[in-house]
Amino acid sequence: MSRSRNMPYYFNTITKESRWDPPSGADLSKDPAGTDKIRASHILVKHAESRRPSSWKQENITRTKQEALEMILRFEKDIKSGTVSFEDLAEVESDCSSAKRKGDLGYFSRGQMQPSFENSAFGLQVGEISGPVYSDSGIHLIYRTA
Ligand SMILES: O=C(N[C@H](Cc1nc2ccccc2[nH]1)C(=O)O)c1cc2ccccc2s1
Repeated sequence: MSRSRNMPYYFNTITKESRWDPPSGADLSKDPAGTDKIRASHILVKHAESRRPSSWKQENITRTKQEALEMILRFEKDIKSGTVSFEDLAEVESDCSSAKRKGDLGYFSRGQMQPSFENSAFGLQVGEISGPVYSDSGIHLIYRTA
């Protein structure tokens, strides 16, 4: 998936050539590099081993991965029990800049997000909330919205 043009492209791993049009014999019945999109929001809790242990909330994030998991599990319980809305918690607690959009990541296709996040998000039904999902960024709760 080309991020700049948000378009799938085809890369020949042998010749290293890349092209926009599908090579002859490509099976177009499948979804080429995931042009089917979903929409999701998430709450991210970063920790000291995160790829970028910094966020709008905290310049230097030092909590442990275990502490981050305990936070995510508490958030999951509070949301699934109806104590708080996903959006309100994302806006206050998420270590992702999408917190400013109540956690909304917009629409995305396969090939755009980190694999563990993508696989979990695409595995959710619309309206469903994941359990803890680990990525290089930290630990997520994902809410599929479309
Ligand atoms: O990668 C982002 N933010 C990173 C944290 C992060 N890592 C992620 C990994 C998968 C999905 C969302 C993720 N957000 C940061 O702020 O350090 C994104 C922020 C936004 C904001 C709006 C829409 C999409 C995105 S993706």
